[in-house]
Amino acid sequence: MEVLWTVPLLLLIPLLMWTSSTFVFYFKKCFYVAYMMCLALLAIPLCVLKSGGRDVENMRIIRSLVRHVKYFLGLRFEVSGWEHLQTEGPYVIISNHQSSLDVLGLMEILPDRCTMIAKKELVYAGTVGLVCWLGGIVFINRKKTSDAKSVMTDAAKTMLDEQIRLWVFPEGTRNQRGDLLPFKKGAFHLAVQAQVPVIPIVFSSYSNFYLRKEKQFNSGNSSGLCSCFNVFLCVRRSSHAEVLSLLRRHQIEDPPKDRHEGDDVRRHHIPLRQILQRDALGLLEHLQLRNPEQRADAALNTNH
Ligand SMILES: CCCCCCCCCCCCCCC(=O)SCCNC(=O)CCNC(=O)[C@H](O)C(C)(C)COP(=O)(O)OP(=O)(O)OC[C@H]1O[C@@H](n2cnc3c(N)ncnc32)[C@H](O)[C@@H]1OP(=O)(O)O
Ligand SMILES: CCCCCCCC/C=C\CCCCCCCC(=O)OC[C@@H](O)COP(=O)(O)O
Repeated sequence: MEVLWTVPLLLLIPLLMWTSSTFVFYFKKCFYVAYMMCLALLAIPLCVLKSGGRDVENMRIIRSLVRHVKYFLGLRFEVSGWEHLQTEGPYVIISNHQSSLDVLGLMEILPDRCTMIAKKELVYAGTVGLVCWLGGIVFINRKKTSDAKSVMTDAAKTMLDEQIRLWVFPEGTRNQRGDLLPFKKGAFHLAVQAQVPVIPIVFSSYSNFYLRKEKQFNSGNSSGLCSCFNVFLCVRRSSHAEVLSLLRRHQIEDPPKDRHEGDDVRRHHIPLRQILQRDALGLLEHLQLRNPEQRADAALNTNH
């Protein structure tokens, strides 16, 4: 009797997939979350066996478990500027943040000994939360700036002591409007405090296959010529020196003690937010990348 009910239900799923794009959106999102939760369940014992607990080295396991997930969602990643990630020692990576799908691109190119800064709520996300903790993710309380600042100051020390790289989403939240939100300053403080380079990475826009508000998550195009969507990841040349000198000029560090009020530090004062936005414009132009034809241009712009 129960079998009789199951058959129409099973037929209903392909029917809805075929007729309703909203159903496809929720189906794919639910699949993504559920599948990541299952992978995390697998990752937990592997991480504990490998490192005995919380350790950035666990990111290698997480990375290798997550890399195939893109095939289920019809996504492929094309990367330009890999070589910039070969920089020795610790650095801070900054990138735009459109969706939780960013995790797939992130895992595609995640360098060794690299972990992330994330909102503290993520640690409560079941098995995924536990895996994030095991992978050494640094959790911050966005509602309490003073706490977040001190966690990030500790992270700057850890970066140097343990040769760790940190990936920060400086917009501080997801944004799919096709532009960048004003950057939070923590990533830049981190780089100044640890005196390490900043490496910007740009994810091209997801808007041709994924629109959160409109509940669209497409599967390839109908011609059958292309069954997947490409996301371009542009790793840009490190703007370390530039960022550090800008931040120094704008008093992100305490000015040296022998400086008096009114000398050059004050004369050069421009609001930091304005500077960060100006720096962000370089990233912004890469957000416009939507199709393969623009790829060659992008690679050229990135590598010069
Ligand atoms: C097998 C399956 C496994 C699956 C595993 C999946 C793993 C993948 C995980 C991926 C994780 C992705 C998570 C993404 C996120 O969670 S995004 C949200 C969290 N991220 C952020 O918020 C970005 C970092 N935030 C910051 O850097 C902020 O600056 C913050 C520190 C939080 C403070 O924010 P806020 O107060 O809102 O704004 P400001 O930036 O303007 O800062 C206020 C003033 O504080 C000064 N400041 C900031 N940081 C520092 C610092 N470190 N040291 C000293 N001072 C600091 C800043 O300059 C401002 O002061 P002034 O205005 O300059 O006087
Ligand atoms: C309180 C729960 C936190 C959400 C966790 C959902 C559970 C997800 C489970 C599997 C999905 C794969 C791993 C995804 C990790 C993505 C983290 C993420 O993208 O968090 C959003 C955060 O950057 C910004 O949050 P808001 O845009 O401010 O909101």
